[in-house]
Amino acid sequence: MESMETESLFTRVGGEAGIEKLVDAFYGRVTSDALLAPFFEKVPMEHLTKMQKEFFSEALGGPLFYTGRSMRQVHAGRGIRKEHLQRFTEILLETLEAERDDLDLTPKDVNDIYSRIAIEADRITDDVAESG
Ligand code: HEM
Repeated sequence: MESMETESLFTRVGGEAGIEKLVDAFYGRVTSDALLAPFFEKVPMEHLTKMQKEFFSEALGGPLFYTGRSMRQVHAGRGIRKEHLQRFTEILLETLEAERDDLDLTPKDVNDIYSRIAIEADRITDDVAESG
């Protein structure tokens, strides 16, 4: 088997089309989840998924870059707590596992992708100690 070390995760996931598939599947699950759906009720999903595609692309080393607001700005004051964040990242992992075969991802890819997104976690909730 050839080494995949030099390939970016963006490439591993199938480029822009793969990102699109992943983000659509992810937000399909998030907005159908009883705990999380209320947060997204009044959000224009077209804009959100566009921003998410950029965000995922940048996080996975792709050529598309995130042009949205900072993670803190976007999420502050929404009453997002640890339990919501936990569910959100859990659904991310579920989505990656579910799409794994389709996107031809290794378990390591799934882990790497998950880590690159979940690393933002401490900027999301309102119950993390705020400084300034
Ligand atoms: C690691 C965790 C998370 C990441 C990386 C993330 C990332 C993002 C990104 C990139 C956007 C688009 C920002 C923009 O439009 O400029 C966004 C928007 C949003 N996120 Fe998150 N998010 C995370 C967790 C959560 C959680 C846990 C919730 C709620 C339970 C949440 C609720 C929202 C909502 C409601 C918006 C739409 C804001 C608006 O357009 O009015 N996010 N998120």
